[in-house]
Amino acid sequence: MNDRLPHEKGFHVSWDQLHRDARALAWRLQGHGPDDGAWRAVVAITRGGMAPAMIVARELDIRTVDTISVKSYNHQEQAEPRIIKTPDMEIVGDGTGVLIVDDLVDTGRTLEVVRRTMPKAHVATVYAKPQGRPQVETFVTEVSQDTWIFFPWDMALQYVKPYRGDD
Ligand SMILES: O=P(O)(O)OC[C@H]1O[C@H](OP(=O)(O)OP(=O)(O)O)[C@H](O)[C@@H]1O
Ligand code: HPA
Ligand SMILES: [Mg+2]
Repeated sequence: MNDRLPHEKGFHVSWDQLHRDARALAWRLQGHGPDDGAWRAVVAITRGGMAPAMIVARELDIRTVDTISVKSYNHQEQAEPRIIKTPDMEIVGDGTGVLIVDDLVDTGRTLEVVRRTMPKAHVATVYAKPQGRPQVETFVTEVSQDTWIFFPWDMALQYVKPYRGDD
């Protein structure tokens, strides 16, 4: 455990909420690409950025989608971020007209590493915590640093006991 833990609050995001928030992100990005306002390509930061990137690419009609793989957390413990797979650099170039999409920015360390590979790209996340905010150009919802965001792919529906029960 590191000193950011334990997180005092949990923010639980359903698929429906994620879909709406990723669409809101696309809405904010629409028409803000360089030159004619269009974006050339989307690069998703795996794995969490893949679902939001798919939704953004669909809304903005972007057909070129690539990935960059960064490993930085083991469960809730953070280690040094490492790029373990780069996008096709012939396509992304210096990042001009490219949207880098991730589910959230927390400390900003993942994006710091990713940005170096595509310095002119536009970075967008669905959620942002204050420490990482300077690394992001566009986001939808900010949560406090001591909030842990739970994504739908890490959760399941389950029975909840009524407030007033037998035991
Ligand atoms: O701003 P930071 O403090 O660097 O943290 C944010 C990153 O951490 C999570 O990914 P993770 O490395 O856990 O991998 P995953 O996307 O495969 O779940 C999240 O999806 C972001 O990519
Ligand atoms: O709040 C979070 N939720 C899920 N994954 C994360 N990776 C860094 N911060 C978080
Ligand atoms: Mg991630």
